[in-house]
Amino acid sequence: MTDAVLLESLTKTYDDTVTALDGVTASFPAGSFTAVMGPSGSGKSTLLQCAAGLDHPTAGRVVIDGTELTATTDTAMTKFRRLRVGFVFQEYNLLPSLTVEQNVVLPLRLAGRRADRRRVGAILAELGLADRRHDLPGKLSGGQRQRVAVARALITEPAVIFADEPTGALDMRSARDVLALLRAAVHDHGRTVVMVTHDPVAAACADSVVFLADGRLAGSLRAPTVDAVAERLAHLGDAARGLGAVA
Ligand SMILES: Nc1ncnc2c1ncn2[C@@H]1O[C@H](COP(=O)(O)OP(=O)(O)OP(=O)(O)O)[C@@H](O)[C@H]1O
Repeated sequence: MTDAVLLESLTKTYDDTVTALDGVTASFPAGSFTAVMGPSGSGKSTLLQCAAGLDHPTAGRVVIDGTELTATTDTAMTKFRRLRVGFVFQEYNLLPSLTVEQNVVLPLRLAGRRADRRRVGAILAELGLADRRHDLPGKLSGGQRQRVAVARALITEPAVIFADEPTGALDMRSARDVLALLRAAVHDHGRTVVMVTHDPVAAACADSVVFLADGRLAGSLRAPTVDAVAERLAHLGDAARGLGAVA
């Protein structure tokens, strides 16, 4: 299996005082679904931002689909990101004045590509949005908005989709729908998903979980179950509070 994302000795410090990431080396194979978990402040969002090229690491390398993001200019990185990287954020980040369909095809437009109408139609249908394509996001529920965000992340057939708490603002049923879509993106369409989450139920939908503590890798779990994830997290929380060793 090739790596869709490779992080090498990734370090990020803020103001020379806060070390948000401390030499993280990790790889995410193509066609895998990985959850990133850890106590609050452990560096999860920073990891995602640096891996996705939305922020610059202080040191280390980020390689996505064979391209070293950390070795390119900002302009080249933005171009690469538009077509090869998809994003799903907790707060959807849809443009309120664009319709569902316009939001979904936006990454293609920004990259100067034409949208294939059949493909757009197929994605909207697969995500249960066919009859909402002309609606503005304001008319949609949270779950529907997040499905639009997933469709937008999938439209360019990116090498990797980064999701930061994609179910954090959703009720249980909508969260389950969105997680099923992310799983389908991986297992039916061969995409790679890296998802930050606080929720052991969401993490158990992934193929594996990597844990962060104090900006460092603190273990991983394959074929995670909700109980195993919750137990590992509890230990990390204890360790972060100085109550015991990391399991
Ligand atoms: N822009 C910033 N300036 C200074 N410090 C920052 C900045 N962004 C993050 N940090 C610090 O870096 C560390 C890691 O933050 P990060 O947001 O990556 O953690 P997290 O695991 O995603 O936390 P949470 O689960 O609470 O969202 C924290 O100590 C945070 O205070």
